[in-house]
Amino acid sequence: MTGVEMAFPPKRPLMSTRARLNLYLAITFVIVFCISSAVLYRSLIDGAMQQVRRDSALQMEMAMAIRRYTMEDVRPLLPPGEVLHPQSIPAFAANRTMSLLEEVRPQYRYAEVAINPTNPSNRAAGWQVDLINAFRNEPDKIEATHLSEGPSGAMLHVARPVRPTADCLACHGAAAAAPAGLLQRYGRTGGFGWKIGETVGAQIVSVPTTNALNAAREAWWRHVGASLVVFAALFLVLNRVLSRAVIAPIETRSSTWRELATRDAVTGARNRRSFDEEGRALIAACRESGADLTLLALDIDHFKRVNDTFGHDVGDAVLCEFVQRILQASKRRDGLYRTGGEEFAMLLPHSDIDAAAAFAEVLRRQFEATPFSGAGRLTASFGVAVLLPGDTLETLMKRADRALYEAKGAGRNQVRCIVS
Ligand SMILES: Nc1nc2c(ncn2[C@@H]2O[C@H](COP(=O)(O)OP(=O)(O)OP(=O)(O)O)[C@@H](O)[C@H]2O)c(=O)[nH]1
Repeated sequence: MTGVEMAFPPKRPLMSTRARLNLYLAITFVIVFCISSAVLYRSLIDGAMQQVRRDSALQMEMAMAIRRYTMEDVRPLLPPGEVLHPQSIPAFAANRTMSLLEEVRPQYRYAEVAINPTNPSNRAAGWQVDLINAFRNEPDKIEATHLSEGPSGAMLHVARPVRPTADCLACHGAAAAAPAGLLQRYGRTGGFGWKIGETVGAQIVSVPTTNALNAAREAWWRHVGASLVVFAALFLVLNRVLSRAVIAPIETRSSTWRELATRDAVTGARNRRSFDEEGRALIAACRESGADLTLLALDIDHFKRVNDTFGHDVGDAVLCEFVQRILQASKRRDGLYRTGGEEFAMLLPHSDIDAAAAFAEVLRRQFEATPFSGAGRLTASFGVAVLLPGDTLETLMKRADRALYEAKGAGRNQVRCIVS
Protein backbone atom coordinates (compact mmCIF):
# COMPACT_ATOMS: atom_id res chain seq x y z
CA MET A 1 0.00 0.00 0.00
CA THR A 2 1.22 3.51 -0.66
CA GLY A 3 1.70 6.34 1.76
CA VAL A 4 -0.53 8.88 -0.02
CA GLU A 5 -3.27 10.61 1.86
CA MET A 6 -6.56 11.46 0.24
CA ALA A 7 -8.56 14.65 0.65
CA PHE A 8 -9.68 15.81 4.11
CA PRO A 9 -13.27 14.90 4.94
CA PRO A 10 -15.77 17.75 4.44
CA LYS A 11 -16.04 20.21 7.29
CA ARG A 12 -18.93 19.74 9.68
CA PRO A 13 -20.74 22.71 11.23
CA LEU A 14 -19.06 23.97 14.42
CA MET A 15 -22.02 22.92 16.55
CA SER A 16 -24.42 20.06 16.07
CA THR A 17 -28.17 20.68 16.10
CA ARG A 18 -28.31 18.84 19.43
CA ALA A 19 -25.59 21.02 20.96
CA ARG A 20 -27.32 24.15 19.68
CA LEU A 21 -30.64 23.00 21.15
CA ASN A 22 -28.96 22.43 24.52
CA LEU A 23 -27.30 25.83 24.34
CA TYR A 24 -30.59 27.62 23.54
CA LEU A 25 -32.40 25.67 26.27
CA ALA A 26 -29.67 26.47 28.78
CA ILE A 27 -29.65 30.18 27.84
CA THR A 28 -33.46 30.33 28.11
CA PHE A 29 -33.43 28.60 31.48
CA VAL A 30 -30.66 30.82 32.83
CA ILE A 31 -32.51 33.97 31.71
CA VAL A 32 -35.86 32.78 33.14
CA PHE A 33 -34.15 31.62 36.34
CA CYS A 34 -32.30 34.92 36.83
CA ILE A 35 -35.38 37.07 36.14
CA SER A 36 -37.68 35.00 38.37
CA SER A 37 -35.09 34.93 41.16
CA ALA A 38 -34.58 38.70 40.94
CA VAL A 39 -38.34 39.36 40.98
CA LEU A 40 -38.82 36.99 43.91
CA TYR A 41 -35.94 38.56 45.83
CA ARG A 42 -37.44 42.03 45.36
CA SER A 43 -40.92 40.93 46.44
CA LEU A 44 -39.62 39.01 49.50
CA ILE A 45 -37.60 42.02 50.63
CA ASP A 46 -40.56 44.35 49.98
CA GLY A 47 -42.80 41.95 51.93
CA ALA A 48 -40.35 41.91 54.84
CA MET A 49 -40.23 45.72 54.91
CA GLN A 50 -44.03 45.87 54.81
CA GLN A 51 -44.13 43.53 57.81
CA VAL A 52 -41.66 45.80 59.61
CA ARG A 53 -43.88 48.80 58.83
CA ARG A 54 -46.97 46.97 60.07
CA ASP A 55 -45.09 46.24 63.31
CA SER A 56 -44.13 49.89 63.66
CA ALA A 57 -47.72 51.05 62.95
CA LEU A 58 -49.05 48.68 65.64
CA GLN A 59 -46.49 49.95 68.10
CA MET A 60 -47.38 53.55 67.34
CA GLU A 61 -51.10 52.79 67.81
CA MET A 62 -50.29 51.20 71.18
CA ALA A 63 -48.42 54.32 72.24
CA MET A 64 -51.33 56.50 71.11
CA ALA A 65 -53.76 54.32 73.07
CA ILE A 66 -51.63 54.66 76.21
CA ARG A 67 -51.52 58.44 75.75
CA ARG A 68 -55.26 58.54 75.31
CA TYR A 69 -55.89 56.36 78.35
CA THR A 70 -53.62 58.59 80.42
CA MET A 71 -55.29 61.74 79.16
CA GLU A 72 -58.88 60.53 79.49
CA ASP A 73 -58.77 58.15 82.43
CA VAL A 74 -55.78 59.01 84.61
CA ARG A 75 -55.44 62.78 84.25
CA PRO A 76 -58.95 63.55 85.63
CA LEU A 77 -58.03 61.63 88.77
CA LEU A 78 -54.59 63.19 89.16
CA PRO A 79 -54.70 66.69 87.63
CA PRO A 80 -51.41 68.67 87.76
CA GLY A 81 -51.37 70.88 90.82
CA GLU A 82 -49.26 71.22 93.92
CA VAL A 83 -48.11 67.61 93.54
CA LEU A 84 -47.10 66.34 90.11
CA HIS A 85 -47.69 62.69 89.30
CA PRO A 86 -45.61 62.00 86.15
CA GLN A 87 -47.77 58.91 85.54
CA SER A 88 -50.58 61.29 84.59
CA ILE A 89 -48.47 62.90 81.83
CA PRO A 90 -49.24 61.19 78.45
CA ALA A 91 -45.66 61.33 77.16
CA PHE A 92 -44.29 59.91 80.41
CA ALA A 93 -46.90 57.12 80.48
CA ALA A 94 -46.24 56.19 76.87
CA ASN A 95 -42.45 56.22 77.29
CA ARG A 96 -42.64 54.18 80.48
CA THR A 97 -45.14 51.59 79.24
CA MET A 98 -43.31 51.08 75.97
CA SER A 99 -40.01 50.66 77.84
CA LEU A 100 -41.69 47.78 79.73
CA LEU A 101 -42.66 46.27 76.37
CA GLU A 102 -39.06 46.58 75.27
CA GLU A 103 -38.08 44.17 78.05
CA VAL A 104 -40.00 41.37 76.31
CA ARG A 105 -39.48 42.62 72.74
CA PRO A 106 -35.87 43.82 72.77
CA GLN A 107 -35.00 46.33 70.07
CA TYR A 108 -38.62 47.44 69.70
CA ARG A 109 -38.36 50.97 71.07
CA TYR A 110 -40.53 53.97 71.57
CA ALA A 111 -39.48 57.50 72.42
CA GLU A 112 -41.21 60.84 72.72
CA VAL A 113 -38.59 63.49 72.29
CA ALA A 114 -38.70 67.26 71.99
CA ILE A 115 -36.30 70.03 71.06
CA ASN A 116 -37.23 71.85 74.25
CA PRO A 117 -38.59 69.18 76.65
CA THR A 118 -39.79 69.61 80.21
CA ASN A 119 -37.97 66.42 81.24
CA PRO A 120 -34.33 66.78 80.08
CA SER A 121 -34.13 63.03 79.45
CA ASN A 122 -36.61 63.53 76.61
CA ARG A 123 -34.34 65.90 74.67
CA ALA A 124 -34.05 65.05 70.95
CA ALA A 125 -30.56 64.36 69.61
CA GLY A 126 -28.90 63.67 66.26
CA TRP A 127 -31.22 62.29 63.58
CA GLN A 128 -34.20 62.81 65.96
CA VAL A 129 -33.63 66.57 65.66
CA ASP A 130 -33.47 66.20 61.86
CA LEU A 131 -36.83 64.43 61.85
CA ILE A 132 -38.42 67.13 64.01
CA ASN A 133 -37.00 69.83 61.77
CA ALA A 134 -38.36 67.98 58.73
CA PHE A 135 -41.83 68.18 60.30
CA ARG A 136 -41.28 71.87 61.04
CA ASN A 137 -40.27 72.57 57.44
CA GLU A 138 -43.26 70.66 56.10
CA PRO A 139 -46.21 71.30 58.42
CA ASP A 140 -48.46 68.97 56.36
CA LYS A 141 -46.15 66.03 56.90
CA ILE A 142 -47.57 63.50 59.34
CA GLU A 143 -45.00 60.73 59.14
CA ALA A 144 -41.27 60.47 58.48
CA THR A 145 -38.88 57.52 58.48
CA HIS A 146 -35.20 57.06 59.18
CA LEU A 147 -33.01 53.97 58.73
CA SER A 148 -30.03 53.42 60.99
CA GLU A 149 -27.38 50.77 61.34
CA GLY A 150 -26.39 49.91 64.91
CA PRO A 151 -24.41 47.21 66.68
CA SER A 152 -27.57 45.11 67.01
CA GLY A 153 -28.43 45.49 63.32
CA ALA A 154 -30.47 47.74 61.05
CA MET A 155 -33.43 49.65 62.50
CA LEU A 156 -36.39 51.43 60.94
CA HIS A 157 -37.51 54.53 62.84
CA VAL A 158 -41.00 55.85 62.09
CA ALA A 159 -41.84 59.27 63.50
CA ARG A 160 -44.98 61.33 63.93
CA PRO A 161 -44.90 65.01 64.91
CA VAL A 162 -45.92 66.18 68.38
CA ARG A 163 -48.00 69.33 67.96
CA PRO A 164 -49.48 70.84 71.16
CA THR A 165 -53.24 71.31 71.60
CA ALA A 166 -54.86 73.86 73.95
CA ASP A 167 -54.79 71.25 76.75
CA CYS A 168 -51.01 70.95 76.48
CA LEU A 169 -50.48 74.67 77.08
CA ALA A 170 -51.72 74.33 80.68
CA CYS A 171 -48.29 72.87 81.45
CA HIS A 172 -46.22 74.03 78.46
CA GLY A 173 -47.44 77.61 77.92
CA ALA A 174 -45.85 80.28 80.05
CA ALA A 175 -43.66 79.00 82.89
CA ALA A 176 -45.43 81.42 85.26
CA ALA A 177 -48.75 79.68 84.61
CA ALA A 178 -47.38 76.14 84.94
CA PRO A 179 -48.56 73.91 87.84
CA ALA A 180 -46.43 74.25 90.96
CA GLY A 181 -45.73 70.51 91.11
CA LEU A 182 -44.32 70.58 87.55
CA LEU A 183 -42.04 73.52 88.31
CA GLN A 184 -40.93 71.91 91.51
CA ARG A 185 -39.98 68.64 89.75
CA TYR A 186 -38.45 69.89 86.49
CA GLY A 187 -37.68 73.58 87.14
CA ARG A 188 -38.37 76.52 84.79
CA THR A 189 -35.70 75.93 82.20
CA GLY A 190 -37.38 73.65 79.65
CA GLY A 191 -40.71 72.75 78.12
CA PHE A 192 -42.35 76.19 78.13
CA GLY A 193 -43.40 78.65 75.48
CA TRP A 194 -44.96 75.99 73.25
CA LYS A 195 -47.59 77.19 70.76
CA ILE A 196 -50.68 75.41 69.54
CA GLY A 197 -50.00 73.50 66.29
CA GLU A 198 -46.25 74.09 66.14
CA THR A 199 -44.01 71.02 65.99
CA VAL A 200 -42.21 70.72 69.30
CA GLY A 201 -41.09 67.11 69.12
CA ALA A 202 -41.82 63.69 67.74
CA GLN A 203 -43.08 60.27 68.73
CA ILE A 204 -40.61 57.77 67.38
CA VAL A 205 -41.13 54.05 67.03
CA SER A 206 -38.03 51.95 66.31
CA VAL A 207 -38.32 48.46 64.83
CA PRO A 208 -35.47 46.08 63.88
CA THR A 209 -35.32 45.17 60.20
CA THR A 210 -32.41 42.72 60.28
CA ASN A 211 -34.40 39.67 61.40
CA ALA A 212 -37.19 40.20 58.88
CA LEU A 213 -34.74 40.83 56.04
CA ASN A 214 -32.61 37.83 57.01
CA ALA A 215 -35.73 35.63 57.06
CA ALA A 216 -36.65 36.95 53.60
CA ARG A 217 -33.14 36.21 52.29
CA GLU A 218 -33.21 32.71 53.76
CA ALA A 219 -36.57 32.08 52.07
CA TRP A 220 -35.05 33.36 48.83
CA TRP A 221 -32.09 31.01 49.04
CA ARG A 222 -34.43 28.08 49.74
CA HIS A 223 -36.43 29.05 46.68
CA VAL A 224 -33.27 29.40 44.56
CA GLY A 225 -32.10 25.94 45.61
CA ALA A 226 -35.48 24.34 44.93
CA SER A 227 -35.80 26.18 41.61
CA LEU A 228 -32.37 25.00 40.52
CA VAL A 229 -33.39 21.40 41.11
CA VAL A 230 -36.70 21.93 39.27
CA PHE A 231 -34.99 23.76 36.37
CA ALA A 232 -32.33 21.07 36.06
CA ALA A 233 -34.97 18.32 36.02
CA LEU A 234 -37.03 20.29 33.50
CA PHE A 235 -33.94 20.83 31.38
CA LEU A 236 -33.16 17.11 31.33
CA VAL A 237 -36.75 16.13 30.54
CA LEU A 238 -37.09 18.74 27.78
CA ASN A 239 -33.71 17.78 26.42
CA ARG A 240 -34.70 14.10 26.26
CA VAL A 241 -38.13 14.77 24.78
CA LEU A 242 -36.88 17.24 22.16
CA SER A 243 -33.90 15.04 21.34
CA ARG A 244 -36.06 12.03 20.67
CA ALA A 245 -39.06 13.71 19.10
CA VAL A 246 -37.34 16.44 17.08
CA ILE A 247 -33.56 16.31 16.89
CA ALA A 248 -33.01 12.62 16.18
CA PRO A 249 -35.38 12.56 13.17
CA ILE A 250 -33.92 15.84 11.87
CA GLU A 251 -30.35 14.56 12.22
CA THR A 252 -31.21 11.31 10.46
CA ARG A 253 -32.91 13.14 7.62
CA SER A 254 -30.24 15.78 7.30
CA SER A 255 -27.46 13.19 7.16
CA THR A 256 -29.45 11.35 4.46
CA TRP A 257 -29.92 14.57 2.52
CA ARG A 258 -26.23 15.39 2.93
CA GLU A 259 -25.31 11.98 1.56
CA LEU A 260 -27.70 12.37 -1.35
CA ALA A 261 -26.38 15.83 -2.12
CA THR A 262 -22.70 14.95 -1.94
CA ARG A 263 -22.43 11.36 -3.19
CA ASP A 264 -22.82 9.72 -6.54
CA ALA A 265 -25.81 7.36 -6.42
CA VAL A 266 -24.22 4.60 -8.57
CA THR A 267 -20.76 4.20 -7.02
CA GLY A 268 -21.03 5.91 -3.63
CA ALA A 269 -18.01 8.08 -4.46
CA ARG A 270 -18.25 11.80 -3.69
CA ASN A 271 -19.81 13.72 -6.58
CA ARG A 272 -18.71 16.64 -8.73
CA ARG A 273 -20.33 19.17 -6.43
CA SER A 274 -18.29 17.86 -3.47
CA PHE A 275 -15.19 17.91 -5.64
CA ASP A 276 -15.69 21.60 -6.44
CA GLU A 277 -16.42 22.62 -2.83
CA GLU A 278 -13.83 20.48 -1.10
CA GLY A 279 -11.20 21.01 -3.77
CA ARG A 280 -11.33 24.79 -3.31
CA ALA A 281 -11.23 24.48 0.47
CA LEU A 282 -8.32 22.06 0.27
CA ILE A 283 -6.34 24.33 -2.06
CA ALA A 284 -6.84 27.21 0.40
CA ALA A 285 -5.80 25.01 3.36
CA CYS A 286 -2.68 23.66 1.61
CA ARG A 287 -1.69 27.15 0.50
CA GLU A 288 -1.99 28.39 4.07
CA SER A 289 -0.04 25.49 5.58
CA GLY A 290 2.43 25.21 2.70
CA ALA A 291 1.56 21.51 2.23
CA ASP A 292 1.84 19.77 -1.13
CA LEU A 293 -1.31 18.93 -3.03
CA THR A 294 -1.59 16.70 -6.09
CA LEU A 295 -4.57 15.90 -8.23
CA LEU A 296 -5.00 12.52 -9.85
CA ALA A 297 -7.36 12.15 -12.84
CA LEU A 298 -8.39 8.52 -13.54
CA ASP A 299 -10.35 7.06 -16.41
CA ILE A 300 -11.24 3.44 -17.24
CA ASP A 301 -9.95 2.56 -20.69
CA HIS A 302 -12.49 1.66 -23.37
CA PHE A 303 -15.31 1.67 -20.92
CA LYS A 304 -17.82 2.07 -23.72
CA ARG A 305 -16.91 -1.46 -24.80
CA VAL A 306 -17.89 -2.80 -21.36
CA ASN A 307 -21.34 -1.32 -21.76
CA ASP A 308 -21.63 -2.40 -25.33
CA THR A 309 -20.40 -5.95 -24.63
CA PHE A 310 -21.88 -6.80 -21.24
CA GLY A 311 -24.67 -4.28 -20.83
CA HIS A 312 -25.18 -1.19 -18.77
CA ASP A 313 -25.71 -3.11 -15.48
CA VAL A 314 -22.31 -4.74 -15.73
CA GLY A 315 -20.88 -1.32 -16.60
CA ASP A 316 -22.38 0.03 -13.35
CA ALA A 317 -20.94 -2.90 -11.38
CA VAL A 318 -17.51 -2.25 -12.90
CA LEU A 319 -17.69 1.41 -11.87
CA CYS A 320 -18.56 0.35 -8.30
CA GLU A 321 -15.73 -2.18 -8.15
CA PHE A 322 -13.34 0.41 -9.58
CA VAL A 323 -14.25 2.78 -6.75
CA GLN A 324 -13.98 0.09 -4.06
CA ARG A 325 -10.53 -0.98 -5.23
CA ILE A 326 -9.26 2.60 -5.13
CA LEU A 327 -10.66 3.22 -1.65
CA GLN A 328 -9.14 0.01 -0.34
CA ALA A 329 -5.78 1.04 -1.72
CA SER A 330 -5.83 4.45 -0.03
CA LYS A 331 -5.76 5.53 3.59
CA ARG A 332 -9.02 7.45 3.69
CA ARG A 333 -12.59 6.62 2.77
CA ASP A 334 -13.24 10.06 1.28
CA GLY A 335 -11.21 11.86 -1.32
CA LEU A 336 -12.25 10.01 -4.46
CA TYR A 337 -14.66 11.97 -6.65
CA ARG A 338 -16.65 10.91 -9.67
CA THR A 339 -16.21 13.93 -11.94
CA GLY A 340 -17.86 12.49 -15.07
CA GLY A 341 -19.23 9.28 -16.65
CA GLU A 342 -16.29 6.95 -16.11
CA GLU A 343 -13.93 9.74 -15.04
CA PHE A 344 -12.72 10.09 -11.49
CA ALA A 345 -10.42 12.43 -9.59
CA MET A 346 -8.49 12.18 -6.35
CA LEU A 347 -7.16 15.02 -4.24
CA LEU A 348 -3.98 14.00 -2.43
CA PRO A 349 -2.82 16.50 0.19
CA HIS A 350 0.69 16.13 1.64
CA SER A 351 1.74 14.14 -1.48
CA ASP A 352 4.31 15.43 -3.91
CA ILE A 353 4.17 14.49 -7.58
CA ASP A 354 6.44 11.45 -7.13
CA ALA A 355 4.34 9.98 -4.30
CA ALA A 356 1.13 10.61 -6.27
CA ALA A 357 2.59 9.03 -9.42
CA ALA A 358 3.77 6.03 -7.40
CA PHE A 359 0.29 5.62 -5.96
CA ALA A 360 -1.24 5.86 -9.45
CA GLU A 361 1.19 3.22 -10.66
CA VAL A 362 0.14 0.88 -7.84
CA LEU A 363 -3.49 1.32 -8.89
CA ARG A 364 -2.72 0.87 -12.57
CA ARG A 365 -0.94 -2.42 -11.92
CA GLN A 366 -3.67 -3.63 -9.65
CA PHE A 367 -6.37 -2.96 -12.31
CA GLU A 368 -4.29 -4.55 -14.99
CA ALA A 369 -3.53 -7.64 -12.89
CA THR A 370 -6.92 -8.39 -11.40
CA PRO A 371 -9.94 -8.90 -13.69
CA PHE A 372 -13.20 -7.16 -12.91
CA SER A 373 -16.07 -9.50 -12.05
CA GLY A 374 -18.36 -9.90 -15.03
CA ALA A 375 -16.20 -7.80 -17.35
CA GLY A 376 -12.78 -9.43 -17.22
CA ARG A 377 -9.47 -7.67 -17.54
CA LEU A 378 -9.67 -3.87 -17.75
CA THR A 379 -7.10 -1.11 -17.55
CA ALA A 380 -7.16 2.52 -16.56
CA SER A 381 -5.17 5.65 -17.46
CA PHE A 382 -3.91 8.26 -15.00
CA GLY A 383 -2.95 11.95 -15.17
CA VAL A 384 -1.10 13.59 -12.26
CA ALA A 385 -0.65 17.32 -11.63
CA VAL A 386 0.76 19.17 -8.64
CA LEU A 387 -0.59 22.42 -7.21
CA LEU A 388 1.46 25.40 -8.42
CA PRO A 389 1.48 28.99 -7.12
CA GLY A 390 -1.46 30.89 -8.64
CA ASP A 391 -3.40 27.68 -9.40
CA THR A 392 -7.16 27.45 -9.06
CA LEU A 393 -9.03 24.16 -8.89
CA GLU A 394 -9.88 24.62 -12.58
CA THR A 395 -6.29 25.18 -13.74
CA LEU A 396 -5.05 22.29 -11.61
CA MET A 397 -7.78 20.05 -13.04
CA LYS A 398 -6.95 21.15 -16.57
CA ARG A 399 -3.33 20.06 -16.14
CA ALA A 400 -4.34 16.71 -14.63
CA ASP A 401 -6.77 16.19 -17.57
CA ARG A 402 -4.03 17.09 -20.02
CA ALA A 403 -1.78 14.49 -18.42
CA LEU A 404 -4.64 11.96 -18.60
CA TYR A 405 -5.19 12.64 -22.33
CA GLU A 406 -1.47 12.24 -22.86
CA ALA A 407 -1.71 8.82 -21.19
CA LYS A 408 -4.68 7.91 -23.37
CA GLY A 409 -2.94 9.23 -26.46
CA ALA A 410 0.16 7.23 -25.62
CA GLY A 411 -1.80 3.96 -25.72
CA ARG A 412 -3.74 4.01 -22.39
CA ASN A 413 -2.95 1.88 -19.28
CA GLN A 414 -0.28 4.27 -18.08
CA VAL A 415 0.48 7.15 -15.70
CA ARG A 416 1.50 10.59 -16.98
CA CYS A 417 2.57 13.60 -14.90
CA ILE A 418 2.57 17.29 -15.78
CA VAL A 419 4.66 19.38 -13.45
CA SER A 420 4.19 22.86 -14.92
N1 LIG B 1 -22.78 1.73 -17.17
C1 LIG B 1 -22.57 3.05 -17.15
N2 LIG B 1 -22.00 3.65 -18.17
C2 LIG B 1 -21.77 4.98 -18.13
C3 LIG B 1 -22.15 5.72 -17.02
N3 LIG B 1 -21.82 7.02 -17.24
C4 LIG B 1 -21.22 7.06 -18.49
N4 LIG B 1 -21.19 5.82 -19.02
C5 LIG B 1 -20.69 5.39 -20.32
O1 LIG B 1 -19.27 5.50 -20.33
C6 LIG B 1 -18.87 5.51 -21.70
C7 LIG B 1 -17.74 6.48 -21.89
O2 LIG B 1 -17.29 6.33 -23.23
P1 LIG B 1 -16.11 7.17 -23.82
O3 LIG B 1 -16.25 8.62 -23.35
O4 LIG B 1 -16.11 6.96 -25.28
O5 LIG B 1 -14.84 6.62 -23.17
P2 LIG B 1 -14.17 5.16 -23.29
O6 LIG B 1 -14.99 4.22 -24.01
O7 LIG B 1 -13.83 4.77 -21.87
O8 LIG B 1 -12.86 5.45 -24.05
P3 LIG B 1 -11.56 6.08 -23.49
O9 LIG B 1 -11.88 6.90 -22.32
O10 LIG B 1 -11.03 6.93 -24.58
O11 LIG B 1 -10.64 4.97 -23.15
C8 LIG B 1 -20.12 5.87 -22.47
O12 LIG B 1 -20.54 4.75 -23.22
C9 LIG B 1 -21.14 6.24 -21.44
O13 LIG B 1 -22.45 5.85 -21.83
C10 LIG B 1 -22.78 5.07 -15.92
O14 LIG B 1 -23.14 5.62 -14.90
N5 LIG B 1 -22.96 3.72 -16.03
